[in-house]
Amino acid sequence: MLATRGLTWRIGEVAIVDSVDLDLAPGEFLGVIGPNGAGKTSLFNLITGLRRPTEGRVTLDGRDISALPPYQRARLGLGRTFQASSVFGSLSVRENVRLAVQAHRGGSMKLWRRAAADREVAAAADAALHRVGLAHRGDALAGTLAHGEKRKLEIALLLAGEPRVMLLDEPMAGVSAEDVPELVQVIRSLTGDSGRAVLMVEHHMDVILELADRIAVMHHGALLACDTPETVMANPTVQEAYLGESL
Ligand SMILES: Nc1ncnc2c1ncn2[C@@H]1O[C@H](COP(=O)(O)OP(=O)(O)OP(=O)(O)O)[C@@H](O)[C@H]1O
Repeated sequence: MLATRGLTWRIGEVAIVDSVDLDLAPGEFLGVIGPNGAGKTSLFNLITGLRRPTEGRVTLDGRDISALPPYQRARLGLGRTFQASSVFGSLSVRENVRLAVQAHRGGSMKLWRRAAADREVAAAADAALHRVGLAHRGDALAGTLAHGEKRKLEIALLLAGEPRVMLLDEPMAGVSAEDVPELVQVIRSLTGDSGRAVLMVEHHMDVILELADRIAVMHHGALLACDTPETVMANPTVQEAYLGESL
């Protein structure tokens, strides 16, 4: 579904991302881990098009998307969690998701009668809120949400774009320990039988181990290992890379 081949991003002589070959199958959940500064976010930036690789390519369903800007990759089904800045704090949670649905459906909505289009948008937004367990907070101002709820809203905004591949960059960041299990359930439901694939960077190893079908380990920009959680955890090279850091 999604693949990278020889994906490399250099700044001067330093390879921040170094010849990474990754494959993500439909319905698969791939966790990406690695010590601080290993290049995980940079890898995401290359995949979503925020950065252009120095070498190598990214393909989606076999099509080379390396030269496409982020919005075109998003249209093809590649979605990344919105940064907190793209949430309108003074609008309600429901209005935020409606705007995201509208933005995604854009041109095609023009063919609809206004009232029917509004109903369609409202239904899609409510479905996304329901998926992430935020239906009861639809009327709350987005700026008043707790951290865990904000993360759920970001996932709902992403779902509004109907992505086939979702990239989640540290979805547990800032979430309090008691909110983690519920968010894990929401994230688990993103793959399921939909065929949607998820690529997730996360520092919480317990979360990665609970969710991931396979784990990719990055170190100094390169892919150290990519295998089942059991095999990766037993890999001595991986353990060595993490010396001095908690796995
Ligand atoms: N625009 C840039 N200019 C210079 N160096 C950069 C740039 N972006 C990233 N780097 C460097 O590249 C390395 C990898 O950064 P990156 O943020 O991709 O790592 P990471 O694995 O996501 O780290 P963390 O786990 O701390 O978020 C770091 O040493 C970082 O300082």
